Amino acid sequence: MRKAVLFADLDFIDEATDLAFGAGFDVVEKYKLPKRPNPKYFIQQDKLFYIKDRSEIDAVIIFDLLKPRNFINIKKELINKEILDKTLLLLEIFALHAGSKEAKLQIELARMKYEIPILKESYTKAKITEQQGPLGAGTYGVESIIKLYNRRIVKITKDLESLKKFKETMIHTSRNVGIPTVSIVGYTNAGKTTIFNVMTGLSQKVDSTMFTTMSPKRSSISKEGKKVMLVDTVGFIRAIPPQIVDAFFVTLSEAKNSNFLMLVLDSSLEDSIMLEYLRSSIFTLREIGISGKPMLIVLNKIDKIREQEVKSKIEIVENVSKDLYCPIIAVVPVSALKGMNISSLRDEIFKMALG
Ligand SMILES: Nc1nc2c(ncn2[C@@H]2O[C@H](COP(=O)(O)OP(=O)(O)OP(=O)(O)O)[C@@H](O)[C@H]2O)c(=O)[nH]1
Repeated sequence: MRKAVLFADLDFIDEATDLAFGAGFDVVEKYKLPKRPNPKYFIQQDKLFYIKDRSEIDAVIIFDLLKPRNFINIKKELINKEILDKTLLLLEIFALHAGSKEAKLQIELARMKYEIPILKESYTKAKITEQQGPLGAGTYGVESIIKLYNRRIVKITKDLESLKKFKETMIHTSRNVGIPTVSIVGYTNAGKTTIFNVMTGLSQKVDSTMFTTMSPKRSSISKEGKKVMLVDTVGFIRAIPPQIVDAFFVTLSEAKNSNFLMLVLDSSLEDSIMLEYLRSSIFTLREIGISGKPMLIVLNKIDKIREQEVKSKIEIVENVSKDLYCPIIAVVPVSALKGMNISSLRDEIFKMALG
């Protein structure tokens, strides 16, 4: 795993650490973002210079939105390190979950559109340096990369257009063939991947080179000779930057192609927060056009709460969810980490998927 230093606001430090982990980074140090960003580097200058000499650090993740000039200034100091802001980190996560060609293209498009202003800024800087003397960096390299990007953007936009047309015709002809599919959806950190791993017997952690070529976030489980496919989808994420919302929705749209859903909630959250996540999860599903697919709600992390609380949480979730979504097949409490009640969950999945 690549080692990273993370900078985030206090409120977001845990979420950012989980997201970084999901993108294949081991966060070895965490710092609070400064109250007033440094105009040149965004982060604190002394911290940047401290990281500069640390050869074991592969990446710096700044969980906020950087300006092109911040990227360029930081990159100048941290030449051999990867620099990611919130947008680039999320795009990396989407890429790991993108199963369809459309999602892959949307993500590539969003990334290029995001990087072009950075390239343009570095082009302008290179030009200024060139005018100042013979030691200035050449503009040729940057200029040709920008041209390449623009050509690729035109090509991707065209490909996406034809994919859309193709999909429109497919909708009328396609039938659900093969084994039933259950998509695992839910907020980041609810425990989707842990559930996926415990159910499928896989314990894959993110390895980016592997995920770019195939989509191992799907695996089948079997019972009495019958099979069901489980799909671990990209988590719902709070406050997605608007430039990449399309890329997020299309990545999550994978859930649209499945027959059933499993919505995972973290039961150890306070009731009000857990219910807020439940509501906004269902609204997000609606936004991408998912409704009416039979759904199991999984209350995960019950090892962190008392038995009495488990009962009351099941009740609250049952009451609130039935007004928001139909059909909800069952609310199942589990602890994926401790392996609690996993066999009941398996039974419920097969009952839902195979009747
Ligand atoms: N105590 C406890 N912790 C759990 C349980 N399930 C998952 N976790 C922990 O919760 C954290 C998040 O788990 P993940 O499985 O990565 O969650 P996720 O929903 O896939 O998150 P993203 O990949 O970020 O979307 C990890 O630190 C897990 O070890 C559980 O049943 N009990």
